[in-house]
Amino acid sequence: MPSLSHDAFDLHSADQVPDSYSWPSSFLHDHPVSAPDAVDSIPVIDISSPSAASLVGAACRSFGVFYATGHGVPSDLLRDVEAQARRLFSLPLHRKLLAARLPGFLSGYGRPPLSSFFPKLMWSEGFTLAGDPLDVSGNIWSHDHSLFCEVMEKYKRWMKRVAEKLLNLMLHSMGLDDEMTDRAGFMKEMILAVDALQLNSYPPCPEPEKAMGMAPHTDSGLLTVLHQNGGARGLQILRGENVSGTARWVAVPPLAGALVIHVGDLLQILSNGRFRSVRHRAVVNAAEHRISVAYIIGPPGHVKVGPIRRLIKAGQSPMYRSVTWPEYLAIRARLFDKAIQCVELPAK
Ligand SMILES: O=C(O)CCC(=O)C(=O)O
Ligand SMILES: [Fe+2]
Repeated sequence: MPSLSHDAFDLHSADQVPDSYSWPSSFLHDHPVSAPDAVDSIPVIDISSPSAASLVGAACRSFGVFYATGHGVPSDLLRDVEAQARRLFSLPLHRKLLAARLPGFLSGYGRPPLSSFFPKLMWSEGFTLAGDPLDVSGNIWSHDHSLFCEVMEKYKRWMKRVAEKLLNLMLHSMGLDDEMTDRAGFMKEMILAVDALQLNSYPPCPEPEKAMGMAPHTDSGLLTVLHQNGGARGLQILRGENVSGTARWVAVPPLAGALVIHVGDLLQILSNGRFRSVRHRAVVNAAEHRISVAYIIGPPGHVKVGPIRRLIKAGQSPMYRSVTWPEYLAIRARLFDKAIQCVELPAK
């Protein structure tokens, strides 16, 4: 996994975009960026409302992304998690490098984990917190880490609760009741779910038209809960990818108090293709330091994820073979955005 070396380029003090960070225009402008309109307006769903399951199901089928309100996460916790992330990213580079991600490890500071799939570097830095936040922050702050750890742990507990609620809504939207989802073994296993926080930082970029904050990708897990800071735009999703001639990037600007939910590849597999994982990217801007906090969740490593049997109609075969998350990540490490095709089964 790539990490920054000690001669790393400091994005925070750059006055131009070096060639290694300069992306071809054909890549940056592969599809038009559409102005939000009725067709592309990302659904905003109150997940505490009685109609949430059907709305969530519709959003996951047609967009692969939606805004969740009514999630119950205290607004001061959302503020605190952003403030603590910002505090960490504001440290000088040599301090952040004390927690540099080591080869073969998930946690730590460095370039986005997907950097290895692209020839150019992205205008972003990140901290991955896969286990105890102290493993990362303790290397940077010998004394001042307790508030950071407290906030990150509290936020992770809230995120797990939100993710479980969302998964339940998603499964119910596909006609599976509590008994069936338990029989599928799935919600029970999710107690042991594997999760991580990915803190992303996009420093202001002197030439944003040349740079890419986070290159297009789908998230590999079941779902991602993303919190983006108040003012700065950056996140875009690709719509109409499977319909020739109409693909376009659609902005997903921050919406006060709302969390952004992404369908991941494993949920596409579990739902037998009813839900589609969403391809997304983050662009940068010249004025603002954008921060986002992504909570990623997937099943425990030993659990095989395959299409839920009830979702396969009589006489049809499953669309995908079963894989564990680690097996799927190994396929992704080889094939990146072709990984999902690799687990597709031929139609009978
Ligand atoms: O910063 C964003 O809005 C996107 C982050 C993202 O896609 C990720 O962490 O996987
Ligand atoms: Fe992502």
